[in-house]
Amino acid sequence: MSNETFGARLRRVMDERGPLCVGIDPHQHLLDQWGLPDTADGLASFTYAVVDALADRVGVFKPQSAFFERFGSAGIAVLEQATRRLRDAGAVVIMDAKRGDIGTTMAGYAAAYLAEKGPLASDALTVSPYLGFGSLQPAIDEARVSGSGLFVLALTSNPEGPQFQSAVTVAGPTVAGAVLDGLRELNADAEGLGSFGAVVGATISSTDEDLDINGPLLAPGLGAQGGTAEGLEAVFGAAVRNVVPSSSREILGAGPDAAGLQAAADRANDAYRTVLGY
Ligand SMILES: O=C(O)c1cc(=O)[nH]c(=O)n1[C@@H]1O[C@H](COP(=O)(O)O)[C@@H](O)[C@H]1O
Repeated sequence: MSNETFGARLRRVMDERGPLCVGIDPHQHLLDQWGLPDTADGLASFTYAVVDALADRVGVFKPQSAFFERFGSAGIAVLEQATRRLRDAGAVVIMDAKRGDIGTTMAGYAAAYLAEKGPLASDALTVSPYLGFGSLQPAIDEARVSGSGLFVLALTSNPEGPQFQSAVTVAGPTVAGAVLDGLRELNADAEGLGSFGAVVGATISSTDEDLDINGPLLAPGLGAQGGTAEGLEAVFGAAVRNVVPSSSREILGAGPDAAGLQAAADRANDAYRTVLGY
């Protein structure tokens, strides 16, 4: 078992390197833009260029599994190696695979992504609560054992999200509210930042939900989807200090030169530092 919880590790790294989370989303159009072939070799060149340029400069990374799965086992091998290299460089890796299934199957995902010796061992995993918050229990249990964390979808950045997330549950709160309640309970005994986070899109403009969950709030949707650093305070209010601002295409579009990637990451980190009160 790791001595440092995910929440503590995340807070430390964000304090040391800035709050920016760089999403590694190797879209086909970005491979084209970088002059790389749309193959597993192109994927590897793209991904390792990002790792080489930013692994010891940026605190948090969020590889998007979908763009690696696209190339089958060769793509997953790149994802494995990139995750290992980022963590070896002291960065925190949030694996964006948005897993969610019945409890016993969830245990399989937890073994793959959260267990200390799992093949894709990451600091945290994005998960989907739509089979019921309780279905996540095996992942919660594994996270507590291995010192890793979870980010549970709550108020996502896409326009279709509210169709389900704003619906009212039998017990009273909205679906998003029930997710946030569940996370608040999981983080209740945490000293400092808890390890169980919510995904709240930077694009949602504002919310009546209580975002004070004593845990991290992953905020994708910045840059390419229209969210801005200046808009974060309106969305997150008093919880803004716990925001992990995540941006993928906006940063990756500044490649392939290492200097371009580094300048884009530094610029974003400076903007988020100011807004989030670092
Ligand atoms: O869980 C996520 O990271 C996520 C949740 C959400 O509500 N919206 C969202 O865009 N994401 C992910 O964040 C990334 C956004 O990428 P960019 O729009 O290029 O910055 C993608 O990998 C999405 O899958």
